[in-house]
Formats: sequence, structure tokens, C-alpha cells
Amino acid sequence: MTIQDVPLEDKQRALSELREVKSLFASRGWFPGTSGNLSVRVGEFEADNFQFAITASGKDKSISTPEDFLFVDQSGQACEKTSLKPSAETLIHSEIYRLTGCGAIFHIHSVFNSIVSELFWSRKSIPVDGVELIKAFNIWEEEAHIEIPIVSNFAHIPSIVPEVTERLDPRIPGIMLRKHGIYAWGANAFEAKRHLEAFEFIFEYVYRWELLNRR
Ligand SMILES: CSCCC(=O)C(=O)COP(=O)(O)O
Ligand SMILES: [Zn+2]
Repeated sequence: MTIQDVPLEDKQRALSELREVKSLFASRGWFPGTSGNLSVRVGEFEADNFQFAITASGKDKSISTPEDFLFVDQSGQACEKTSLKPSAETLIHSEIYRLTGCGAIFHIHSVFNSIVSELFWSRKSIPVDGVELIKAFNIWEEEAHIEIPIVSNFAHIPSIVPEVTERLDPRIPGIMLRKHGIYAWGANAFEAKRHLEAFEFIFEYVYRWELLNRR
């Protein structure tokens, strides 16, 4: 399958979901200093053949322009001729799609997620116990315990990918890049948004809880 085989209405739906989420997250201050990137997959999925729409690199994500998104393939190459550059972190999106077959991936930087990733870096995961929002991940056990994986961050993005491959936990729809930001995904944009919001709630909760208990 190529991007030309994907029905136009699917591509338009993906772009309109991305526009909506981008504007909502921008209103929450979730894209400071041009950080963050968003993608939605389109068409059929095979682990070695898929396409997705992704934010263009380096843009002010609080502004809407006709040049905010482009379509890329599983290797991160633009599907159509364009002067736009895909997100510098496109290879992380590709790897998460390859591993999970999910439908949307949202990445943001926040003070809470960055601090918490450093607080728990020595154990390589953020432990969370019994917080109600764990249910947003479809984990319904009483007093559930989860561990959100933290992976190393590098300026050279391809160097981040192998640890994402190794550490991605199928039960947890997110992964933290150390002192960088959270990647959250879901079957579609609605679910990826729910997961991202739950992660951010949990990171703030963990940060404040640690502050209270470390005094
Ligand atoms: C200025 S933030 C550094 C890059 C980054 O981490 C990010 O999320 C945004 O990169 P993009 O290429 O997707 O704009
Ligand atoms: Zn980033």
C-alpha cells in the first residue's frame, strides 16, 4: 500500500484530528519553545508498510498554518514531494507504530514529566500505585501498580530508538524520554489523548507526592 491508495477522506480525517489536538494542547501550554510532535496513522497497517501524518519539524505549534503536517512512510520519508521536513523525532513514532500497530502518537514536553523522569532515572521507570487515572490505560485492578518506562535521551534521535524497542511495555501506552518528554499512544486520536492526559496527571501527582514525602 502507498499513500495514494489511502482514501482521501481518511487523510482528511487524520489532518483534522491533528489540527484539533494541536490547538487544544497548545492552549494548555504543552508545546513550549516549538517542542512536541503529533502523528496519526492512515490506511492499512503492516509492520513494514504503513503511513502516517506527522507535524512538520521546528514549527511554532501554537499557530495554525497550511504547512503544519505532512505524510510519511514507515521509514520516515515524505510520501509526497514537499518542502516540509517531518518532525526530527519521526523515527520514534515509526518504531512505536511498528511495535504496537497503534493509530495515533502524541509527544509533549512538560516540567512535571521532565522532573519525574530524573527523580526515578536510577530505577529506569516511574512507579505508580493505586492512582485512579491508571484506569485510563484500561487497567482496572484494585490498587493497580504500574511502572512507566524511562529511556535514555540523546541529541541523535536514531540512538534513542533501540531502547524504545527494548523497553516498550505492551500494557503501558507510553514511554518517557529522560529529561525530555512523554510519548503516549492509542488505537486512535481519542485514546492517545486520553492516555497523554492521564500520564500528565500522574506525573504531577507523583512529583507533588514525592515533594511532600521527601521533606
Ligand atoms: C525545541 S524542542 C527540541 C526538539 C524536540 O524535542 C521536539 O519535540 C520537537 O521537535 P520537532 O522536530 O518535532 O519540531
Ligand atoms: Zn521532543
